Amino acid sequence: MDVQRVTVLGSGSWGTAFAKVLADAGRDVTMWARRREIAAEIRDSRGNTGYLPGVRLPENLTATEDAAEALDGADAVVLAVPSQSLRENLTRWRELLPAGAILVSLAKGVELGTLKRMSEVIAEISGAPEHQIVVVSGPNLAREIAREQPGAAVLACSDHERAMAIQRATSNAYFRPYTNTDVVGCELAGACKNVIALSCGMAAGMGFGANTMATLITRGLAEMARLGAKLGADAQTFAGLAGVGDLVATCSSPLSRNRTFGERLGRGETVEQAQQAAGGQVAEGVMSCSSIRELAQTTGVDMPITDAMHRVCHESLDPRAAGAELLGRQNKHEWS
Ligand SMILES: NC(=O)c1ccc[n+]([C@@H]2O[C@H](COP(=O)([O-])OP(=O)(O)OC[C@H]3O[C@@H](n4cnc5c(N)ncnc54)[C@H](O)[C@@H]3O)[C@@H](O)[C@H]2O)c1
Ligand SMILES: O=P(O)(O)OC[C@H](O)CO
Repeated sequence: MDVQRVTVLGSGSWGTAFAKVLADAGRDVTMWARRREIAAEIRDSRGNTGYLPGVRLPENLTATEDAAEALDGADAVVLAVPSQSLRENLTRWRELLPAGAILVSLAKGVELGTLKRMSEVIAEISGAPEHQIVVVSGPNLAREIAREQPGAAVLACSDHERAMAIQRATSNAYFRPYTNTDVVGCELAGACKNVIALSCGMAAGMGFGANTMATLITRGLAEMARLGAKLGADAQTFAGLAGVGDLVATCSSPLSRNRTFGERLGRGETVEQAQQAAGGQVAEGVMSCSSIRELAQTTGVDMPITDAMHRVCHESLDPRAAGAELLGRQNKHEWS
């Protein structure tokens, strides 16, 4: 199975950085951009300054605002739009998807309302079988990868051949992708860690230090892993790149949009102010805290940090009151 021609649908931070990873691995890449001027900048000036300032894009990467043109003849199609917009976007693209193309999901979220993981949304809308869908997860802050800082990722697919095809298409001097067959675990970990990063940012915004961060990261991991166990994920995934790896990167980096969003709330800004400051870029945890909380409630899993983040973001709970509530919960055994 050879993947040479790849289409990336979405030209935001990660879509652009991932397109560069593919191009630097020798693939011919065409990006689709919603805005004509971004497609023109990528094509003509080799940059996407709004999302990745200072990054020069390789010559074997081009862009268009025409989805049909972008998708023509693709061996693999990378879906690089925010989770809550994936259904709507994919519905417009589905007739254009080349038959048999591997569908690669970059989004980290759980859909509001349906509570579906992104690969489930992709399968439903595209009609593609699950073994044709590869999920990308791991500690992948777009700006670091675009600057060619060394990093790794997980490519999860029930079909090992397809995961390996995408592995070959993304391996380069600075990016090391691993395969994994635990699609459920990788997707849940990727979505949940954004919510925990919100909480870490919030703690930082309130002036708390390393002990508080480590506590939120560790107890966040515990609640993510509980949800994963309930939904059939492999426990090992949470100890890997998609779990603790992504959690540590996102919770500790000022480049994370989720952590930054939380930090603003912790400093006393409103959700609307934090949203405005994000300048149109999406902090997925703000919506996913609600869908993950509902998923936890419907499956009977205790996720107190996620619950607190939902109430801060959507029910006007004060971050300090949220912290006090988390500390005031009934004492228990670490692993109960
Ligand atoms: N940025 C990162 O470091 C990073 C790393 C790993 C995973 N991810 C995940 O990848 C997904 C995409 O992230 P990103 O960083 O490229 O996002 P982004 O906000 O930087 O870009 C989103 C892209 O989707 C397009 N788009 C299409 N429909 C949209 C809509 N309705 N609303 C908003 N944008 C729309 C935008 O035009 C833009 O090109 C997210 O789920 C994110 O969690 C991001
Ligand atoms: O900037 P964030 O918070 O969306 O996080 C980016 C990536 O998911 C990190 O792996």
